[in-house]
Amino acid sequence: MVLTDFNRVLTELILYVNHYLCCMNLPFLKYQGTGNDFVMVDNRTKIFPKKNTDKISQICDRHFGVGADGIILIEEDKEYDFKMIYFNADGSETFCGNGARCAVAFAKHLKMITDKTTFIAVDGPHFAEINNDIISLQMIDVDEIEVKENAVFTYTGTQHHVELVDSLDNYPVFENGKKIRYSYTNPGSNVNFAQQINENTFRVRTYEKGVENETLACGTGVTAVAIAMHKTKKTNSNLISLPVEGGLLEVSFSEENGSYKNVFLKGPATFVFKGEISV
Ligand SMILES: N[C@H](CCC[C@H](N)C(=O)O)C(=O)O
Repeated sequence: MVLTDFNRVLTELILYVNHYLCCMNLPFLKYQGTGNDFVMVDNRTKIFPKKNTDKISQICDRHFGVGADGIILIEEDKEYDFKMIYFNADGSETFCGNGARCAVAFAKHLKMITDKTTFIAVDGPHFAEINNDIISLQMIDVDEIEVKENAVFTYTGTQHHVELVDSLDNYPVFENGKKIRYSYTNPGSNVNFAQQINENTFRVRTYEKGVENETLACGTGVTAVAIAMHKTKKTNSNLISLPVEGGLLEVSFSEENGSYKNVFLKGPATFVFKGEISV
């Protein structure tokens, strides 16, 4: 009898140590920005396994994991208020506009900032401001805009293909988006389909590389659409409304000799729930 109890306690102890050594439980918060959704991790202790793309994909899986378009890590930085690292659901690293807006809200939750901040991301420094849960995020200046026959290609922190369509109702975003996405040489491009609603309003649906599906919103994508529509003179306005499947985004900018500066992406960033992931 004593031996059996001893074995049981020993087995439980081995299981506990094994679990602690081989995987940790990491707290996360889930945020969404107009339906683009993210697992947010306070990684100031640097324990998140950044190189483990299988783990990133598993966390983002909508059946076997938490479910998200991407993962965002917040880390300390010597020069800026914080550093934001973004991974798509497939583990590829890039910049994310809606994710950056959620990162600003998360950094305020962590008491790392108040209502104004300058942080660093993979595409450089970004200024941002919080106003009643609406985040205005300064994007990088956009100078290189390639106007093709039926599309525009540009870079707003990541690659974007933009094309105007007559109607987005029942539009085959996945099928057509995937084809165009892979028509670009590695790393490919996100694909934005836009429908002009009025002088300064464009509805947008986006196929995102790295998620490899349509997302409910794409911040760098609507920024690319706003700039592309101004560049091709579909609008003369420098304040554009962009209704997306997950809500409403706004992009403003100043343009001088074909160069776009003071580019701001504005919209909500909302906390959804908190939990733990094993890493
Ligand atoms: N999937 C994109 C990154 C996220 C873009 C989007 N979620 C945004 O809000 O900017 C890429 O691989 O370039």
